[in-house]
Amino acid sequence: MAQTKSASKLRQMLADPEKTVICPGVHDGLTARVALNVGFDALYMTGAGTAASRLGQPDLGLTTVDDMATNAGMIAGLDRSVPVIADADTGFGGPLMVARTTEKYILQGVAAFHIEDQVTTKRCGHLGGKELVDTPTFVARIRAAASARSRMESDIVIIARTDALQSRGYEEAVSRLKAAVEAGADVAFLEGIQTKEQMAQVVKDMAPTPCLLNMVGGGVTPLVNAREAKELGYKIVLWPIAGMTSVYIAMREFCEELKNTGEIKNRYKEDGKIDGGVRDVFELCGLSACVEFDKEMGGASFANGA
Ligand SMILES: C[C@](O)(C(=O)O)[C@H](CC(=O)O)C(=O)O
Repeated sequence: MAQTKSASKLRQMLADPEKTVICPGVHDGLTARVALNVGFDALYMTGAGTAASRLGQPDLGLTTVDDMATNAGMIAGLDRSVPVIADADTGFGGPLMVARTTEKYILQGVAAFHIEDQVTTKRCGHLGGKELVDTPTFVARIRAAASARSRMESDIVIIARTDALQSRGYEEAVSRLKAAVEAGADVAFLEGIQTKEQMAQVVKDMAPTPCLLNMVGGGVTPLVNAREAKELGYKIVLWPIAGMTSVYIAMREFCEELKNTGEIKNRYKEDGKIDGGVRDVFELCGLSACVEFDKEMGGASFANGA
């Protein structure tokens, strides 16, 4: 199965002692195409970015399982050779619902997903006032995900995320992660790490379970580069929202220039062409490959060019 291939590929990377998988956050087809074009071992589908781009809403648990799974599947389908790690928030309900979520993510060809211990009306891990479910409820979510995985004969990677650090402290957060691993999680994700000491400690405390590091610009976690993350022993590093904020900044610049001057002069070259023009974007999204495919299949849609 295609979904099994991408999960096994990610598993191989996790097993490689030399490797730390650096994942840019992507939230739609275009941002995914850019990241694929630059070339990464894996991509991360951000829930915050999915909420912002698909719903125009903040990361407050407003996306449904279908918003998230469909987005993840579309992204995973762009290049099946590059594993996609996807946000699955709280799993969207009790054990039955978490099992359905897991099945949907598996069917969408996602390589890995994370499930957390916030209440269903969750919020971004870097906001204040997060509320948690108790440990047995969190463990039941992970157990349900692991059970659905074996029922589906899948090897999708289950990442347990705890948001307990903010309100319960480090010890409880680590004990929640350990209980989640016991219930079938493959990777540990301590959300909202506040110091470099905690960053180093959790890798040691969770060993041999691989750990994931979440680099949120403007969040509560100190930012480290790929080399430092690797030296600390992290196996996966997410940069979830840098893509979304890049789009935000570029879009705002364009809108402000158009509003203020009535044109977008900055982008035009002398010959009237534009950097990042429409054809470049179509090409990024596979224009030539589409034309070629049509021709090879005996179609004539582009016989007169495109
Ligand atoms: C990783 C995360 O779950 C995401 O949705 O990308 C978010 C990122 C964010 O909202 O800053 C999180 O860390 O909660």
